[in-house]
Amino acid sequence: MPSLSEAFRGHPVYLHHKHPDFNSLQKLPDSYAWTTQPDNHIHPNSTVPVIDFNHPNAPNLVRHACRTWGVFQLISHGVPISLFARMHKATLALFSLPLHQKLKAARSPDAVSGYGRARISSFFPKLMWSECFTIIDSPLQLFLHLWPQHYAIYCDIVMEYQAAMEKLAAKLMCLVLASLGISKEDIKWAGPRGEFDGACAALHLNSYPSCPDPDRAMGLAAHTDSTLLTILHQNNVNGLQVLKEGEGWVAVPPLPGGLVINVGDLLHILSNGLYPSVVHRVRVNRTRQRFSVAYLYGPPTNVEISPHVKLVGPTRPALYRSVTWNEYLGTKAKHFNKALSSVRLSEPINSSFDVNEDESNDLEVVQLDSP
Ligand SMILES: C=C1C[C@]23C[C@@]1(O)CC[C@H]2[C@@]12CCC[C@@](C)(C(=O)O1)[C@H]2[C@@H]3C(=O)O
Ligand SMILES: O=C(O)CCC(=O)C(=O)O
Ligand SMILES: [Fe+2]
Repeated sequence: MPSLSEAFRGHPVYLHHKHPDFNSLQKLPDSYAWTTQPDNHIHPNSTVPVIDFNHPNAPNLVRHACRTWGVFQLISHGVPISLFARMHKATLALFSLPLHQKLKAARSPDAVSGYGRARISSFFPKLMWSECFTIIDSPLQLFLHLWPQHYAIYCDIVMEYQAAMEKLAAKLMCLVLASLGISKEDIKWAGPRGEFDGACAALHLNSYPSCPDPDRAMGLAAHTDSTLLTILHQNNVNGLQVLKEGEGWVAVPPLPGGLVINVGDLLHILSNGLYPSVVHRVRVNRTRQRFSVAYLYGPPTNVEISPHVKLVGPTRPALYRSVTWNEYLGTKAKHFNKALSSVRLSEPINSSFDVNEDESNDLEVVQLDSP
């Protein structure tokens, strides 16, 4: 099976601009000044659903959240707060390194892992006020460049975090599938106990330094993730916003110990459009540095993802062709926000896929095994 690190071999992304030392910039350079944004308005009264993992009605709550929002905040997920605190310490240590040190682990144009800008940068005329660090599998090789003496302590933290996310992602997959009326037995790569052993993931650390002119800057431009699910931990600084159909941008405030769960493009495809992948972006602020840790979770790279048979029928044709994660990442690298429509087969026959339709339809929510 090809590894995720091979996804961009045929699709290099060249980010021409020299990476800046954000802390030394007192004024927003023109290359970072986004022209007036018509959508700076934040919907004040709208709130992303918060779901308790142990709620007896969790599958229905997840179904409603995924259909109407494509995102929810998860609490009572079992990951200890102390692990988030240690991961935060490692993230802070990493981004606080001098620029020349971080550049020793710079991501090359056709690689996935390493330090740099978000890949989507190349699709925008202006630069984003952020830096990021992507880790696939082991952090060891990268961390050896960053901390030749102290790499081991940071490796241990990151590996513990990856293991916790892998476990949580498998449990979440069972919950999300159940919410679609699909059981783990319906998904070949789920494994006998729903452990989703062959799943692939990338850990993406983001830093959004404080910014001298936040209203004209953009931390991370609007995008969807190409994943099945993304599990995001944010520090206690606001900035994440999601686009809600009919309402506009809605802030996703950090919840202590909470995790933001995004529907990604592959779940959009698997659910035959029932769960739309969420468009999100990050704004920056004048005084506080924001950090986030995203666990981008997908299937084994060579597994074909297509609309699930249980969600396809005479009145619900398959809306997307099948695609592997590797192929889709390549498509995204080329077409960015047109990637999903580039694998689309047809328009819905009627409105049964409209995310705003009411909740009554013929899908049964599968009962979850008790944990
Ligand atoms: C597996 C991956 C998904 C991702 C590209 C990547 O190789 C690692 C970084 C991920 C990320 C995070 C920020 C937004 C995004 C669109 C990007 O440019 O890099 C996503 C990519 C994705 O989900 O397509
Ligand atoms: O920083 C955030 O809150 C969002 C990060 C994000 O969207 C990503 O890493 O894909
Ligand atoms: Fe994202």
